[in-house]
Amino acid sequence: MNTSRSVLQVSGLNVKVTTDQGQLQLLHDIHFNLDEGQILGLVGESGCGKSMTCHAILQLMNPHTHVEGSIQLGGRELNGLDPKEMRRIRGKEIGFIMQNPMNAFTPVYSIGNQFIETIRTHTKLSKKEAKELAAASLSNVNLPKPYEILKLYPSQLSGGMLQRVMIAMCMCLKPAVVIADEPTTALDMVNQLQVLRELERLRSECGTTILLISHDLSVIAEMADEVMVMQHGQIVEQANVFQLFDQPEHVYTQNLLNARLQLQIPANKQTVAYSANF
Ligand SMILES: Nc1ncnc2c1ncn2[C@@H]1O[C@H](COP(=O)(O)OP(=O)(O)OP(=O)(O)O)[C@@H](O)[C@H]1O
Repeated sequence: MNTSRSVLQVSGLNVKVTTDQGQLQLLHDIHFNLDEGQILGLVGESGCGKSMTCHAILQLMNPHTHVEGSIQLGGRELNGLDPKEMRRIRGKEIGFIMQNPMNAFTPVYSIGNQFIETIRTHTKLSKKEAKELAAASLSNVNLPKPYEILKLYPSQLSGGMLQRVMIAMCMCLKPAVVIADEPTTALDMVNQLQVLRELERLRSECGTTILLISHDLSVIAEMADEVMVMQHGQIVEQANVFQLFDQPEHVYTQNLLNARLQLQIPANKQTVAYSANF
């Protein structure tokens, strides 16, 4: 018996943008379902519409963009929801880890100020409790001296550190759904592993559902239960991770998998599979 509970349902999602040259359709009839505790991977070449899909779910579109279709979170329709309501949902019910951490912070406020405000917007914690939660969350993503970090401004942290602060902010509110758009791209190997472990922990301990976008097929193979492949704004294949990697059906998926380079290491003649960015 299948007991999994559906958390997010996207159906008939079309995104159109009005440009000087007329109307452009960027997403075509996207359908998918995210169950509680599931990690769904989204892959596809640069510009195919992965980030656009995330922005449509989060209702973070510019005014020239038109979103059609249904995006239901726990049975509640998000498409066209009042912006004030949507602000309540973003962060608390749907966490977002974006590609460029610089865009997630206001340069004129300290990390602590922004972290504590975010926590207090969505919880009833006191300032002191929120600060303690913020510091504990920073330690969880391997950032040393968390109380010192809270005093710093975004420009005083490296891109990788800011990325981890953003992940800590997202995780501490334990949202039902996390949308992670290239969450490890800016990080070195050690921190990549740490972040992936944190995402896995969030899923196993809190039952969080994760939509994971990554260029790195090895990250998708490691983390995802199911994978969607996108090309030119359309989902061309969706399958269980084992099936997709072992028996890709669509020619585009086959090409993506074949694009992984086989690197010969001359010293010991060992072949290492290497996931190329596509
Ligand atoms: N406001 C806009 N007006 C017109 N076209 C846009 C707009 N925003 C995005 N696009 C186009 O939509 C397409 C999808 O972009 P999107 O950022 O979703 O791609 P992506 O798959 O996330 O790529 P990447 O992996 O490089 O982040 C691209 O061709 C992009 O140029």
